[in-house]
Amino acid sequence: MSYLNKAAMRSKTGFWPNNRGTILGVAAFAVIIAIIPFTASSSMMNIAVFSMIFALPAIGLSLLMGLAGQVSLGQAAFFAIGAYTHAILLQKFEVPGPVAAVGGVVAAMLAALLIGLPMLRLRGHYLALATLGLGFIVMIAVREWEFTGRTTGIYGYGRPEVFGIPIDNNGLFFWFVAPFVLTGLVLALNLTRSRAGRALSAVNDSELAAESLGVNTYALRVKVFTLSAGFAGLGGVFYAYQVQIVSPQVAEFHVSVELLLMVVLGGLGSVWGAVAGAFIVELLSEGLRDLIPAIIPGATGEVQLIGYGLVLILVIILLPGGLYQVVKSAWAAITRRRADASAKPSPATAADGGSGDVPTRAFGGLPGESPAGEGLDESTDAAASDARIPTVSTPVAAGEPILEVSGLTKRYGGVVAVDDVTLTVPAGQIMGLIGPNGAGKTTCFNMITGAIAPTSGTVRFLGEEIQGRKPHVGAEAGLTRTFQNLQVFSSTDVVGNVYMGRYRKGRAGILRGMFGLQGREQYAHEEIAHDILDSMRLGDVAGLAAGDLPFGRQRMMEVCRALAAEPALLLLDEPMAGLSGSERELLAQLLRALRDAGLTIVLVEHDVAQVMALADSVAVLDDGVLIAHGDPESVRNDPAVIVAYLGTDVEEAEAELKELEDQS
Ligand SMILES: Nc1ncnc2c1ncn2[C@@H]1O[C@H](COP(=O)(O)OP(=O)(O)OP(=O)(O)O)[C@@H](O)[C@H]1O
Repeated sequence: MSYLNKAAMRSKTGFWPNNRGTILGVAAFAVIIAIIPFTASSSMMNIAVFSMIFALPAIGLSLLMGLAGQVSLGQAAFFAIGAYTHAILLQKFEVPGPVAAVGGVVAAMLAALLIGLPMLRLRGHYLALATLGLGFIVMIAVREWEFTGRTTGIYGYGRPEVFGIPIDNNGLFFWFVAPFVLTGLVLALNLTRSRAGRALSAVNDSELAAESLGVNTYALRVKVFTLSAGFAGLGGVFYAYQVQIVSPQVAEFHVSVELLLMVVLGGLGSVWGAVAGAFIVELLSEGLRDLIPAIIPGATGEVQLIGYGLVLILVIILLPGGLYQVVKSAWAAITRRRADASAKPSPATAADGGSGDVPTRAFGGLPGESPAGEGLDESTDAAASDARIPTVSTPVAAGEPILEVSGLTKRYGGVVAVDDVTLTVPAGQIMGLIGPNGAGKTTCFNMITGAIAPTSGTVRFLGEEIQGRKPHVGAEAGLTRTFQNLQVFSSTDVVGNVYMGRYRKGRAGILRGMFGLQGREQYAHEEIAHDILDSMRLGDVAGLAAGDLPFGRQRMMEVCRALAAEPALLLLDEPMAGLSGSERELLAQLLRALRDAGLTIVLVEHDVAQVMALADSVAVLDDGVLIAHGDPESVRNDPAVIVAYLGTDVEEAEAELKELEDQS
């Protein structure tokens, strides 16, 4: 089933996570927190306090790495900025504790924002290296700067007080930190399920597809990077209070490694895992502190890093999904066993041949087929007429230009993939874009949608020039596409994919997501996603992992995802490839119905017969050059097309055309 708990979505909006299991988990964690100070020894209490402190930056890092897929090796830098700012505000400026704490968090977030703006344009390993460099810069800066106390650091500020009670022992300090960790946990959990969180996961799966649905990936990454630094800064604030001296040690590389280990050990992408990882790594750290000098006499400090390194390597090799994966697999095994037990046929159903009620959705039930089965049953009536047609937007009157491409050219070194193409697409029509392999069709799509920048030429969508701009710009305005090479969001289910198509119609941002104030909006979008899947007979597979669908159905799902965006212009790149006969027919009917509803469609397709039957006009590319453009009949009989597209022998080509015509 979908990871959105639909029933909960209906009834719940607000701060608390909208999933019963999560609420129970948070409640259990709160009970454990309440009990620990009564039961733990003093050394365990010390470990517990540091675990809570480090759980905060670990949660932040888990959002950044697991959700946004950004590797950071410099989380300690923001932890240190939070700790130093807090200590300096308390000691040098004598501001009240809460103000100093807010100052620490804000300073960490501001630093992340300033650094993230240029740095988050980097990808993959480059970002990891840049954050590593940032960690070293902060460490050296605080060590060399008089203001930060050089190697001695900042000390001599007081302990926190709550209602006049000094928080001066580990038990009290543990309870002092706990509400912040619990709140941070709930906010982070809410975020992972929110519109923004799901967009981040989608970016992780396919940045191109997410951008093409209107996700501004760069802005979202900057926001999560800043948020992640806020968590680190808050951890730094508590660290400064607990340790009572902030020295350059706090910014050292091993702190970033520890945080990384917490997140990887707990399981990338799991906020719970990050919290569990914090406790385990703190225990491990204590263990290594005793173990390493026993193995290597006289070894201290840096040598401990070897232990962390070894554990990190072992986890990555043996347990790449971390603890989260272990728990998830164990839980799946338990629920499967339970389901198997309850699915055993009762004597009554066994006696009548086991023909119990098989629930089917209005459109989807495919008799005798597994939900993910290959294609539609050929015998099933392909008529889509009783399906609800997805809503389309019609910003310009039918026949008016919606897309104007002028002098569009793309060169790759000596290869001219697209050569000076000028085209106008009128609203409310289907235009076929055909041509032999390598003619430049996909390159054209990529330039129109912003996936690649043209070498020269302009692309006007709804009168606005969009060439060279990121895909989300066109997508926000109503230009959506599908891909020749499928771009599936494999971390979610089928309805989760189509839900992402609704991104441009949603409004909730990161803050609303964190505070759980978007449940209704999210639920409404998911309902629409279900309707669209039903209309394409994918209702039965809505809850399956998208990556488990057969190829043809993944392609249909991509079309559903694009339609969910309620586009004004839909660019379909070989949507029929890999579809069964009845799926093709269903898709063709849907496209006609959408066109009749006012949607403009540009269709790249190798199935020429389908294009000729569907399109109002056809453009033909050959070797990057637009060689013909007109109504299907004139294009079909254009000698240049016959020669270029179907072969050099005109008579043979005409015979093939005739055959295609008969087929259509
Ligand atoms: N990144 C690239 N670098 C170099 N050449 C490229 C690149 N992308 C495309 N090309 C070349 O540009 C030309 C057009 O490719 P494109 O994929 O747009 O054609 P197409 O009409 O979509 O082909 P097909 O129908 O086979 O998908 C081809 O010669 C291709 O090799």
